[in-house]
Order: sequence, then C-alpha cells, then structure tokens
Amino acid sequence: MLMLSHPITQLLQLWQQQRLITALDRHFALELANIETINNDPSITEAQSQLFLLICALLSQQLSNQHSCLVIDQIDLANPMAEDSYRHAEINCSIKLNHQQLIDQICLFDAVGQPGDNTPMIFEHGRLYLNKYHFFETQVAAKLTQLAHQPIENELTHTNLPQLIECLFAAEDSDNKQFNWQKIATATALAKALAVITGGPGTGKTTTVTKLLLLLLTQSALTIRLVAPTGKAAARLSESIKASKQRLLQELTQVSDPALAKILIDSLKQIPEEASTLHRLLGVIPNSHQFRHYQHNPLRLDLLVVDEASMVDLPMMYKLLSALPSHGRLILLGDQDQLASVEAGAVLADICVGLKQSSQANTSQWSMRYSAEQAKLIGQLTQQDVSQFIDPLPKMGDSLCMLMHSHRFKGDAGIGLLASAVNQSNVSAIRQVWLQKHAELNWFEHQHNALGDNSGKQALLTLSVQAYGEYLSLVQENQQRINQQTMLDQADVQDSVITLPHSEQTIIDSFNHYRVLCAMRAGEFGVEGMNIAITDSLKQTKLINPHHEFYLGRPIIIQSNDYNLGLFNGDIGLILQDSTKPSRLMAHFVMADGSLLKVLPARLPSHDTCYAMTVHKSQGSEFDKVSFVLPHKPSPAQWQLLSKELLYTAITRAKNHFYCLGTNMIFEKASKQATSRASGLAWRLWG
Ligand SMILES: Nc1ncnc2c1ncn2[C@@H]1O[C@H](COP(=O)(O)OP(=O)(O)OP(=O)(O)O)[C@@H](O)[C@H]1O
Repeated sequence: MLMLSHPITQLLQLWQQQRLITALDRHFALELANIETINNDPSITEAQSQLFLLICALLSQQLSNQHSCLVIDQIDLANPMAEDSYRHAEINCSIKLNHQQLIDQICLFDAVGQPGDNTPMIFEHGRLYLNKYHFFETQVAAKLTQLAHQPIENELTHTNLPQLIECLFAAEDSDNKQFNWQKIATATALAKALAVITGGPGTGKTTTVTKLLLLLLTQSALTIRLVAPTGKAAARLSESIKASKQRLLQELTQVSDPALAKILIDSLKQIPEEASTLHRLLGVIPNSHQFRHYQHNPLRLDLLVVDEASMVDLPMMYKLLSALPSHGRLILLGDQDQLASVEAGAVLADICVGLKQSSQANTSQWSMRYSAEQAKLIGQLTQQDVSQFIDPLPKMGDSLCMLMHSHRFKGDAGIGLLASAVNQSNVSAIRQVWLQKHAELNWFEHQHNALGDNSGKQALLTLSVQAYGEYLSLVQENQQRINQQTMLDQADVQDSVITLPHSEQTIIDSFNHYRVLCAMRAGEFGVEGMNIAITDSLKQTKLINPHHEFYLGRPIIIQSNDYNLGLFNGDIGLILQDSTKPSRLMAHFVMADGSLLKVLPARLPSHDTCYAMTVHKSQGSEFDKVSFVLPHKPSPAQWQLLSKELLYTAITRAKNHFYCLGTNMIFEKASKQATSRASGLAWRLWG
C-alpha cells in the first residue's frame, strides 16, 4: 500500500516545484494515465490509480537521470521522498508494499506488458522499462552477443602471425610484468568480430589498436573507419593514430628480417588516419532522429573502430550496431571508469562488468575471462600463458581486453596516483597523495580570508589569468600587427593581405593548454559563476575587452546541434581575427578532420562562454593543465552529481598539472560515491 500525505497529483506538483522531478516526468505520468483511462476504469481502485501515476513519474524521472529503467527492488532510490533531507512531516510518500506485491500490482496494469508486447511499458526481470528503451537494450545485447560469438569471415591465414606479433612487440621495454597485456589484447582481438579494448589514460589503447589493425591488414584488405562520439574526440583519435603509426614506423625500420619488415610497413601504411564523428559516419538527416545508415542501408566498411566508447549512450549504440554490415567487425576503445554517457545507459561499463571480481564489487579489481580455446590461441600467438584466466563460462570474456599499465603516468606520478586512489574510493590513499606534495598537483582550499574573499578561488583566478593570458597575448599580438598595418597603410585594411605573427592553429593550441572544469553548471562555483569570474579577472588585467558579445579572444562552447553549419553540442570555438579579412571577427572551430571552420558570430547556434566548462563536456579532451572546481557547500541535489567517476574524469583530463579548488571533505565524500546506472544490459550480457 502507498502512504501518501497528499493526493498523488498534488505530490507530483510539489515535487516538480522542488525540482525533484521535471515537468516532463509529471506530464508523462498524467498523460499516460489519461490515455490508459486509468481514472475512469471501474476495475482499478483509487490506490491502484495512485500507484500507476507514481510509477510512471518515477520511471520517467529515472530516464531523465540517465537510467535505462526503474529497478523495482531499488524503488526507494528513485522515490524523491526516500531521501532523508527531503523528509517533511507534512509531505510524505512511502511505499509499504513489498517488492513482490509491487511487481504483482504493476503487472496488472494494461499499460505494462511483457517482452514483445506492444504496450507503453515493459516489465522484465524486476525492471520496468519504457517500451523503446527495452527495445534498445535487448537489441544492443543481442547484437553484441552475436558479434562476440560470430565467426569472422576472413580466417587468420598467415602462418607467420606469431613472428609478426613478436616483431611488433620486440622493441618494448620489458617492465618485468608477468603479462604483456597490449600483446595479449592484440591477439585476443585478432580472431573476434567484436573486440573491446579498455583501460585508463595512456595505457596504450591507441598503440594496441594500431598494431591490431596492422596485423589484420597483413591478413586481408579491409575497409576500416575510425570514429569517436564528438568532433574533439575524433580529432584527438586522428592525431593519436598518426603519432602511433609514426612511432611504429621507426620501430619497424629496426626489424632485422627485411621480408617481415616489408609486410609490416606495407600494412602500416594502409591504416587510415582520418577519424570522423559517429553522427557523420551514420549520416545525419536534418530534423530527424534517424540516420541515413541503418539496418537496411548498412555502412560500407569491414571494420569500425569507435574511440571514447564510454560516451556512447544506449540509443546511439543501438543505431550504430544496427548500421553495421553483417560481416562488419567492431572494435570499441574506452575507459570503463570514466563518467558514463550524457544520455541514458552506461554501455561500456555494462560490457566490462563481467570482468569485475565479484568479491571486490566496489573496487576496481579486474580479471580476464577466457574460454580454453581463446586462451590456447593467445598462447600460440603470443607465447603468453593465460591459462589461469580460463573460465568455463566466459560469456563476453573472449572479446574483452583490459590494459592496466599506464605509460603516461609512470610509477609515482601524482596525477596517476590520485586518479587510481579516487578510482578505488580509497580515502587514505587520496590523503597520502595530497600529503606527498607532488609537483604536478596543487590544492586550493575554499577558505574565506580577512576581507571575506574566498582565497582559494582568488588563487585559482590568478592562475587562470596567467594561463589564459598566454593564449590571449598571442591574440593581442596579432591585433597589434593589424593595427600597425592599418596605420602604415592609412587605409582600410579590410582587403589588404596581412601576415599575422601567429596562425589560428597556434592560437587554438595555446587555448587548449589549460581549462577550468567544474563539477556543476549553476552557482558561483559552477560553469556559469566561474565564467563570469574569469571574464571579470581577464577584463581587469586588460587581456580582453568584453564591451560587446563577440569580443576578440572569447572562447565559446556550442550548446545545440546545427546540422547545416556542421556544428554540434560541445564543439568549442574561438572568436579571432579572420586571417583572410583581418578587420572581421569570426568564430574558429577545429573540425574532426583537423580542418578549420570559420563561422560568422551572428550565425552561431546557442552557445556559452567557455573559459570554464563541465567535466561532462570535457570528456574526449585532454589539456596540459586542468583546474577543477568543486562547489563550496553542495545542496542535496548537487551532492547527487558528485561521484568518483566525475573526479576521476576531471583528474585524467590533465596531462601535466592538476589543480583542485574544494574542501577535503567534499573531495573525499565524492570519491566514495560511485555512479550506478539502472540497466539490464549487464544482466543480459553476463547473466
Ligand atoms: N608498451 C609501451 N611501451 C612504452 N610506451 C608506450 C607503450 N604503449 C604506449 N606507450 C606510450 O604511452 C603513450 C600513450 O599511449 P596511447 O596513446 O596508445 O594510450 P591511450 O590509452 O590510447 O591514451 P589515451 O587514454 O590518452 O587515449 C604514448 O606516448 C605511447 O607512446
């Protein structure tokens, strides 16, 4: 039975006012009740109709919070009134039904069906779904399972594969580890239509996939496409593949057997370097959720590599898998510990979950799971004995490879240690790392000085002025050159050709050295407040002159997709002089293929200033220096957004220096909150 202090319709209104649910959640529940004539059905009691509205609102709220479903035995987690801080004597909503009774009641509603039914909601295995999300989840699970077990069309033919593998890995420093996981990952993926290569930053995912593609190309000609979820991530993938090919080419020139070296170098050259976004690959149809490529118009490729797969949400993964041709191979690369996708689901984490050791469910202890057959193949190809990982029920295990050794954060590097301590929610390790005073880590405490200023925030602003000052001084030097030329010419410079001291690319690279990342959007310590504060500080130091909206040097982040312009949510641009017409300011964007897109500011879709951006939007990017801003006194709703995945993602965006403004208490408490996305995908894949 439900214990409600108010009729459910009033409660929904109250929750909406308190922002515990959205208007969409409330209207979804009311509309569905209307359509299903819940209120006029004489066979439905008042209590049942109240329950229907509550369940519908909670399911919609779960979807708004990026869950794929409502897990009935965790319904208290979804009930806004279950949170202590929201308990009021006068407002109460408690569900006194046990879970089985609740399930029995839910299944009585005509709007709730079983898998395969054409009902608005589907109930399966303790989970309530919107029909559409149930469809996405079952389809993604089915396609991934099929790919994991599908025999590949072109069998591995070359008998010299073990030699080729040996050549590729010969130049590596032996770090005295029992296993060379990159080598194992390469062999694991060779014979599989699905390969998932995961690992933290700098663990060698790109290096490994380059070697894997090279080996596959020694076996047969393949049409390979490289993609990532955002333009920035695609551009980075492209750069990483180029760098990795370059390094490998140098190593291959040392191979003593000229015949083998030739096979490898020829294949290396065939690896594509250009990456595109997922949207571009699938073919956007303006004003439609459909893509040009889908099940009945599949992609023309043999092998697809998807980087930053943790950012791919459930609906997008469905669309991608549907568009794969029947013979197509798929390689997913990503970091399973990063923040999950902005939209519903946590597909990569769900794929990897079967490798988590059950006794260590809350820590990041992973173990491979291979079939005897796969372990034998790995042994033959790599001379590495992985028999200790043989599992009689490997499920997806034969397709998974996890890289565990970071080559970016060597040994005792502070950023790597901090990221690892946060990832393991190990508070004493976190404290120890901060106490060790690593040169690449700096802490700014939220603290009010005698003048009432937050001294930590002031320190961070000073640092930001210095860091962005390097970029803005390049912009100013270009402007000075334009001004000088104008004076010399005593003429309109509009059409005169001026060679500017710094190219657009140099300026964009300089801007990308540093970024302020915020946990929140709103508030003084959110993106909004920090952008205002940084803009004010830069203005005071005369580095910018923000007298109008599109001032010289303003960085902007796009907030919605504009398919005509080719700009997408999250794209970052800079307002700079147009090198071909220096008197004009244009927004400059680097596209996924490395080209420069210039857009008249007045034509930009909705956008914001971007000295500070959310950690979510920073996924797929890296910066030399990162300043991470935690809120000072988080509200209960803000606490829900703080998690170890958020900290981990923020820390690992930094290549050389990580600064944090916060309090120890907030940092440590956040590191203990793990995000969990309600989904049935892991159950479908791993049982
Ligand atoms: N086995 C190795 N031995 C030595 N250095 C390596 C090895 N593997 C990778 N590296 C180096 O580590 C750096 C990161 O490698 P790579 O780009 O392949 O990692 P990644 O996991 O793709 O990184 P990211 O998380 O940034 O995408 C590169 O400079 C690369 O040369």
